[in-house]
Amino acid sequence: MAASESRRDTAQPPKESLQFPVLSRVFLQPYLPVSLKSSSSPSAYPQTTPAKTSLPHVTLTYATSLDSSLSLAPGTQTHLSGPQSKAMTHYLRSRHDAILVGVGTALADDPGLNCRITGVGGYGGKELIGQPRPIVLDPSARWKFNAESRVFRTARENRGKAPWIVVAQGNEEKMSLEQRKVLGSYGGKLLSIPQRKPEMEDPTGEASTEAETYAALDWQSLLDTLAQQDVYSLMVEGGGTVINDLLHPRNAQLVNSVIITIAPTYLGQGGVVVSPERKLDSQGKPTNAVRFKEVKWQPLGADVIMCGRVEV
Ligand SMILES: NC(=O)C1=CN([C@@H]2O[C@H](COP(=O)(O)OP(=O)(O)OC[C@H]3O[C@@H](n4cnc5c(N)ncnc54)[C@H](OP(=O)(O)O)[C@@H]3O)[C@@H](O)[C@H]2O)C=CC1
Ligand SMILES: Nc1nc(O)c(N)c(N[C@@H]2O[C@H](COP(=O)(O)O)[C@@H](O)[C@H]2O)n1
Repeated sequence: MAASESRRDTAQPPKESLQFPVLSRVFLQPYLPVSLKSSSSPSAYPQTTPAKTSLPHVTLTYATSLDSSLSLAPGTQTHLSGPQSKAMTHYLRSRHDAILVGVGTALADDPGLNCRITGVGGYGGKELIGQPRPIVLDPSARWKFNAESRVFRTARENRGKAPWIVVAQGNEEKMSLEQRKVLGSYGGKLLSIPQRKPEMEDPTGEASTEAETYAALDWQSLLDTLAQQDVYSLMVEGGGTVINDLLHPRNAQLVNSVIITIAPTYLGQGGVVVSPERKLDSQGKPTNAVRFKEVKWQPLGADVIMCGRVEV
């Protein structure tokens, strides 16, 4: 544990602390990773099951408009969740070992990526118990973070963990020495994993599209690597490129559950849209990209939450 991840217990939760009442949590339970009480964590914020042989439980969770937009435009942040669903998202963060965003989100939002629910570490609780590990998917190491980036300020204030940054193998040196120092000094780290080879078997038989211009990493390798690092549950928050790739027919079976906040608004054209690539049936005819089963709809304030599992 690095010095900055150590030991200050924040007796008084800060004013930005959020509440998500125990009764409101019930509908989420079947969709959450299995909990295992760890001796060091209070029962309200259990760690997840260390099943060494399996991949982490992956929960995909984001907020969307009625026209499937995450934000008004690339590179900008848009607040879609109402206060209750925002608190729910923070509760979900406390129930996962790690939360993942793409570099596009890190650049657009400068997010804190911590959990601000009263009672977790940094918000009235001990140490960093209940705080997830932020993970930024940045294959080409183009996030020019420094110690003033919000996730590092949050770590400095003992209100969250320092990030792990995932780059494609061979791109490690693209991160400056200065940045690597910052990362290490806050207790973060650089993970490198292989780039997805174009010839990697694709169960859909589809070739990569032109839209896939990023250095696509293989989700299976990423999840394997995270499991080896004791990450047993991963909450994927976005943004659009990450979600569309994770919901791509070749990856969607890696998603254990989805918890999606739907806000009562149209953002209009030009937003960052969730719309994964279509599947082709055996005749080559387009069919639904993804369908969900075991679906539950729960109103929360002005929003509605859709929980479900991917139908494989
Ligand atoms: N409403 C909500 O709940 C949320 C909204 N957002 C919003 O979404 C927007 C950001 O979305 P977007 O611009 O699409 O950016 P993303 O956060 O999805 O990041 C995209 C980048 O991540 C890297 N990446 C994505 N998938 C992979 C993969 N499989 N393998 C390797 N690298 C990958 C690529 O980096 P490279 O190009 O360097 O290869 C890619 O360009 C922002 O406006 C943000 O505010 C974000 C999260 C949640
Ligand atoms: N659940 C949800 N609702 C919205 O309306 C959002 N815009 C987001 N965005 C995600 O939350 C991150 C911001 O987190 P911090 O408050 O800075 O910790 C942002 O980066 C998106 O991942 N989510």
